[in-house]
Amino acid sequence: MVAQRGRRGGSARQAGTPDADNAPTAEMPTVADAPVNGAAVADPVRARSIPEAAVARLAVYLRVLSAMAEQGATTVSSEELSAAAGVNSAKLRKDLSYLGSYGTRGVGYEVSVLVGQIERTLGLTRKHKVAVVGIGNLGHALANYGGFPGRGFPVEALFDLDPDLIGVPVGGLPVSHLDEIPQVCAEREISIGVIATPPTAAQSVCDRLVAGGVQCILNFAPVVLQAPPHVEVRKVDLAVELQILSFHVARRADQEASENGVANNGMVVRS
Ligand SMILES: NC(=O)c1ccc[n+]([C@@H]2O[C@H](COP(=O)([O-])OP(=O)(O)OC[C@H]3O[C@@H](n4cnc5c(N)ncnc54)[C@H](O)[C@@H]3O)[C@@H](O)[C@H]2O)c1
Repeated sequence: MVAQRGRRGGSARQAGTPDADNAPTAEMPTVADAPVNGAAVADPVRARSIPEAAVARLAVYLRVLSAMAEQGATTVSSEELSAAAGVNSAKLRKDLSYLGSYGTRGVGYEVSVLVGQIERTLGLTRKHKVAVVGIGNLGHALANYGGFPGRGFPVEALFDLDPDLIGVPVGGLPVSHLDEIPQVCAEREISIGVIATPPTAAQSVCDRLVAGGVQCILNFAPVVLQAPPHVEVRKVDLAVELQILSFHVARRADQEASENGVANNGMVVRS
């Protein structure tokens, strides 16, 4: 996913993609930091310095580990986990070292310990209530998706301005009017607001969510939002993801052409 952090007032810092493995500066634990038995190290300073790309992979490891735990696994090697997560094992070990987790030689990682460490690092030890604003095509899909509550993100409020939608249950939850966002979000202690409105409405929706006390906004609308510094804003843009895929396809084609002795301009450079 492509991330964007808006900051109201001053320069709005637009974060790059979470693939930026080198940003922010990673604070790699030294060997001396390593617990000998791979025990949990919940160090908030270290957690803050984890690159965004690694954070995204931690969420993937958590999903894989949870499935392994459900199947009765108690330990996992880095090779097994990296294969299941689709990440190379050196990168996996580096990611887990941000948690202070190094595993035990010959044994690997304790699944339950690793799950606990990742959950603490990702702030998943408590539930984050979600509100979705804009119950159109995308909003309906999000409201009806059953996978969020089990991952700690129950959808607790829906908003729109279409009179035909107000009061109508979607995914079992009635849609409330846009004007009620601040009051309902405050009452239900919503911490994450998802914006699925047309782009022209997104900033005013963002302002209402902020007034209702939400701490994080996930924005699907193709517009850059401004929010106060204490509010985390992330932007999801599937078109950008497709463009990144296109780049990788083009790069692979270039590499193959080069390996076959054909330069980018079509000239044969070697037989
Ligand atoms: N990021 C992505 O990858 C991605 C993918 C699909 C759609 N989108 C974006 O998501 C948004 C929604 O797309 P969609 O296809 O669901 O659109 P849609 O037209 O089906 O739904 C938009 C909904 O927002 C409501 N709305 C309009 N103004 C509002 C306001 N001020 N407050 C509350 N609700 C309001 C409308 O009544 C409607 O129900 C668009 O901005 C679209 O560009 C993003």
